[in-house]
Amino acid sequence: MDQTVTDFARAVQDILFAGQRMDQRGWVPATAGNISRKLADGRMAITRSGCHKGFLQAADVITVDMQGKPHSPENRPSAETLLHCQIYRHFPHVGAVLHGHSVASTVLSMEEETAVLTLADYEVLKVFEGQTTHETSVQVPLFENDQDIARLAEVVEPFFGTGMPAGYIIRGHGVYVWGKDMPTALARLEGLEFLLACALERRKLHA
Ligand SMILES: CSC[C@@H](O)[C@@H](O)C(=O)COP(=O)(O)O
Ligand SMILES: [Zn+2]
Repeated sequence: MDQTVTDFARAVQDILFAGQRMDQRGWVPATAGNISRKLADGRMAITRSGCHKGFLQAADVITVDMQGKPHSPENRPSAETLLHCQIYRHFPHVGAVLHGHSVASTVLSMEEETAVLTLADYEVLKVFEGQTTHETSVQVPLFENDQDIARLAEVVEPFFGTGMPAGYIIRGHGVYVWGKDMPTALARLEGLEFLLACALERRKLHA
């Protein structure tokens, strides 16, 4: 079978699986979230806008170029496609990008007054790139929400130079994480969501 067709078929499977997993964990309520996977030919497969990520069908996954332009003009990709393009542009080794709207990321990012969430001393920090011990801290940048995604991307842009090992959070909205492939991106999301849930519990205990 044609390589491009096989690669796209695998990407569709990856995206459907990720959507179901994120839905099971309560990270993509209603039609929230978006999911993409880089294709071997340099384009990306991404979720169509407005689909429930737990009930994705193969037809809900479409292809766009790295500027976010759909292969077929009648296909409307995720409203947040430009944020995926930006991550692939900055990190050539990245093969999958995930965006979810968990309770913990939404609440903590609205409550935190500084521009970062600091996660420190947790064993699970080791799920992030370059982390080998719990005796460390990881800073997750927080950005103001904006319905103008091109403008939001401009605000996020300078932070890519800082590495951002765990991804970033848009306030009152949700997280963006990525990985070299879909299993790695899912493991990072699971790790980050676990840490955010711990941080939220600790804030409640100490309130
Ligand atoms: C349920 S509203 C969520 C949307 O506004 C958006 O933030 C989102 O994550 C999904 O948008 P989509 O265009 O389906 O990729
Ligand atoms: Zn969103």
